[in-house]
Amino acid sequence: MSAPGIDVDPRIDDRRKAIDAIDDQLLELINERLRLVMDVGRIKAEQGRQVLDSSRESRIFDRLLSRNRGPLDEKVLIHLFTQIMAASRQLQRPQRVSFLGPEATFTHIAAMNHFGPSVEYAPQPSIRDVFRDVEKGESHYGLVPVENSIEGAVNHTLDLFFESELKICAERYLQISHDLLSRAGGLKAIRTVYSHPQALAQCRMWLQKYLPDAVLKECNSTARAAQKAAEIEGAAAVASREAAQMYQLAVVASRIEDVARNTTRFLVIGRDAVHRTGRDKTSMMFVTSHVPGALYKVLKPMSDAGLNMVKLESRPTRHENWSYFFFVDVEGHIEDAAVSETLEGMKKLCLYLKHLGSYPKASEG
Ligand SMILES: C=C(O[C@@H]1C=C(C(=O)O)C=C[C@H]1O)C(=O)O
Repeated sequence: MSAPGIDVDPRIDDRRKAIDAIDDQLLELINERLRLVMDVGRIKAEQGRQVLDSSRESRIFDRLLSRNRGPLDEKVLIHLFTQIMAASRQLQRPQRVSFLGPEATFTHIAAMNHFGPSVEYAPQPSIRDVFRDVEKGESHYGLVPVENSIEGAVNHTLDLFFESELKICAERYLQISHDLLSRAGGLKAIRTVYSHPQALAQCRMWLQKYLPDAVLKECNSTARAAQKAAEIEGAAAVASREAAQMYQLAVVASRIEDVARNTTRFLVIGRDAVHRTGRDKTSMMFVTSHVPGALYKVLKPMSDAGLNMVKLESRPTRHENWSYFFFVDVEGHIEDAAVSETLEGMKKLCLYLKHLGSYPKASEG
């Protein structure tokens, strides 16, 4: 690129300065427009009105087209203002967060802790649906469980990262405590206990001791189990205290997990990358070649660069027997030269490597 005024015609130079000044004004005007749009959005929210007002938008187009004296082409005018109005509507819409539902799952509680009360929450029937909703732009973010301190990785979540282009935007820890919930409120009447397989596993000893004859039945989520307990005579659920409130169940016993300090780590997934904060984590997945020492060779650049690896997990690729995806978390951000250079170096040493995201490190709190 040439420096201004060196080999460019001065007449071009003059006009480029004027163009820059106009771009500055356009930028300021667009932001001023967006500030007004946000005011309109707040008023609409107060009145419970929807964001899109197609008749207002078509009146805007009619007015602008009738005022346009060119040389701006009409099609281009429509395209430009379509984009501006789409951005405006997006700003007015409260952020939508999809999570593994139904309501009152631990994922829902983690989502509410992370995003607070002013976003719209959208429960999804499966982790795959959470990914799909964010990929399609239906939601800004998704929240999925990724590992539990007792049960280990949530394999389904790890597997979905292979197919998805979404990035990890944040992590969130939640201390998990299970209660036994039922309509009846006593142990005697309970014949069936419903819950998510991980929750049943986490309370195995307690259930064996206090409900040795009960049939354990697996559900997709602890909240679904609470729904079942509310519907079925003689049924109980292992679920959160929040689920008891939501499904009007009595807490028969609380904190029934076999091991205290049961914590689940959740990931916030989204379409946009997150900038460096200085206290970050970077996640990646890779596949090594099927030769002795391959994993060691791929990991070596990390120790050479002094990067602190905080997690290593493997999953079968399912394309070929005994070949694995490795999931690695290191401290640092992809915007740190040490991290980006190390990833570039590792890419050359394995068959496939994907950066899954760099995001602020959360405390287990
Ligand atoms: C800002 C508004 O909300 C939306 C955005 C519009 C815009 O960007 O001009 C117009 C109509 C609505 O679809 C509004 O209703 O005025």
